[in-house]
Amino acid sequence: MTVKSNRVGPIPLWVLPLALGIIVMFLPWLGVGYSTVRQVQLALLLSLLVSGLNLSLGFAGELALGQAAMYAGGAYTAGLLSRAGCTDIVLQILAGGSVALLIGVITGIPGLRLGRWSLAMTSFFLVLLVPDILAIFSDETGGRSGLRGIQPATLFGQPLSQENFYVVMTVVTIVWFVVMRNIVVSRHANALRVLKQSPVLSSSLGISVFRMKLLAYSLGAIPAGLAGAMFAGMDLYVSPETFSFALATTILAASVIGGSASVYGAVIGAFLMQYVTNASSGHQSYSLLITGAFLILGGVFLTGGLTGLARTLWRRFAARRSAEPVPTGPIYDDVPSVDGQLLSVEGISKAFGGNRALDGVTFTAAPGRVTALIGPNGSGKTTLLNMICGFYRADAGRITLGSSRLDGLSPHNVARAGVARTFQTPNIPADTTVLETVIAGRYAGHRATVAETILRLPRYNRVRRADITEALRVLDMVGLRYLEDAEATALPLGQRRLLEVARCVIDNPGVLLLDEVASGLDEDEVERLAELIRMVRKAGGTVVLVEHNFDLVLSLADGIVALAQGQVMADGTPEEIKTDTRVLSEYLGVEVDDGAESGGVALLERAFDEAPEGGAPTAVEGREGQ
Ligand SMILES: Nc1ncnc2c1ncn2[C@@H]1O[C@H](COP(=O)(O)OP(=O)(O)OP(=O)(O)O)[C@@H](O)[C@H]1O
Repeated sequence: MTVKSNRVGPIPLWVLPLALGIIVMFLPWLGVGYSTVRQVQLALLLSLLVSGLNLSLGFAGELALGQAAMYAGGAYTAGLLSRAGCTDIVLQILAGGSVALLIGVITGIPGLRLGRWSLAMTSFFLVLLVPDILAIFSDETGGRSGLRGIQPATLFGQPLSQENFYVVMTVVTIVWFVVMRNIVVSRHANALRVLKQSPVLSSSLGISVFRMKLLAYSLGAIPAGLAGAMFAGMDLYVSPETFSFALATTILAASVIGGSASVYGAVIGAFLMQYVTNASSGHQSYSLLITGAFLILGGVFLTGGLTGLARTLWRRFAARRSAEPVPTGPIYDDVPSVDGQLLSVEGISKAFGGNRALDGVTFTAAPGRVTALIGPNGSGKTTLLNMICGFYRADAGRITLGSSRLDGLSPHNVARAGVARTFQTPNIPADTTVLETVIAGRYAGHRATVAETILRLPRYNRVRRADITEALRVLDMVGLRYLEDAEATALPLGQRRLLEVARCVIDNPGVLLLDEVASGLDEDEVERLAELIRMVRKAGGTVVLVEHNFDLVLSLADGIVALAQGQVMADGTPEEIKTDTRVLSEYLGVEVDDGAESGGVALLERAFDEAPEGGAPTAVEGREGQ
């Protein structure tokens, strides 16, 4: 077992920032001057803005620059409420956060629906439009000259002194960061990391790409709204110039320098950028240039920002203190039953332009059996897997799993219907432990809402406990439990392939699709994998094995479907396929005399002897018996 890296001795790491936050809260009483307190206030507001960006950029991998617009939304909401007589700071903050959330949802839906860079573009234009929108409603907002007449804030009917207003600001900031920390160390953040790694992986695990991105972007709007409301109460004047493109770039620079995939990176980056902005305040014309320089420096020299650097150093230190992990070996006996379903593919066709990749393919894969799909390169195996997984729409035919029809479903709904898959190149999120990687396989099937997560309500705790228990069980099964805290992407290929299988089987899939799962493995690893597949079969799983390693196919498969040019050229038992003349001639490129069974097998064996290890067989020259 490696050393857990989220503790300093007996103290959890989160205690340190919390203690620092409490010290910052009492700065005015510690003899710190007004101008410093003002800078701290601005840095706190900036850290809230940056934390929102971190949620979408750092965790969901979606660049969204709209924080400045949501900040404006919060500020004007609080300002207008104040002018209308509602001076209570708590109500203003709640209203500011809600309006910002609304802006996030309204701009996020079209931005995310449109595709790849559209949210970045939508949010960028949103920031540019802020002054114009405010100008349109100038009667209420004061237009370009700003909103005046904001009354000093009150709390439960009592006027707030400057010091007490400062305390409210620090408390709100601390509370938000506790909320954010609870999101970031939860299964939701784990799912966001999956999304950041690859939308295809996300869909294959049943995680809706659109919903997760919208969740991250909308949640990220809330702190901007809180900050806006507090900004209005602090300055009692709101000008459109505050919410400029320069602010958007400052937020981005702070996120990059602090570390966008980090909670506390937002605070570090914000304090640093606030210091830089303040120090360069005498050179307004250079401010964008200075921010740009920080952005480039952070992007080039600090991948993962300052917190990323600190995390790397800490891990090295922790690894040095920890003993080498001890392999426990697989515990193959401990396999609960798997509810495999019948996968039925009927007459599936798919053309890409004029290229018919699949042409009326029909086969079934039954529970408790391994069904292998073989065929030469370009015969349509991967296309068929992608059709089953919902990444391509069929031109004709139907696909069912048990009683559910799969064709026509979106990829994440196909996964939820029970289809689990591995990838030709293992697809594992960065910055994720072995345990978290496996747990991601349970995210879609076992829900706890964001509110339950933030408040750590009983259902969240129940789901979380089950996540860990089940993940340890399947890690035991594949023999990787001793690596549960190791970084998953750092594992060698063989272990990453086992890990993918563990992630697939954790939530009892109806069918398990293994895409060239043995490629690149040595003999021992292939044997271990084969043992694992046999175990899933024995437990009742439905396994579809797309594989070029014919030895493995012959030793594992109960049935083999051979494809050629998008059509099924043979479908039978390994014994039948071994002697099928079409398979021999079209898959192996061998000319075969009719009925020459034993010679066909001899040629087949020769072809596989000559094949590169684990690779597809090459054509064997000459006729049988030569
Ligand atoms: N997205 C696509 N656009 C156009 N053509 C495609 C696409 N995907 C696959 N094809 C074509 O469909 C045919 C089948 O390809 P596919 O990748 O499914 O074969 P395969 O049997 O998996 O090959 P390999 O063993 O090399 O992975 C090929 O002619 C390929 O060029």
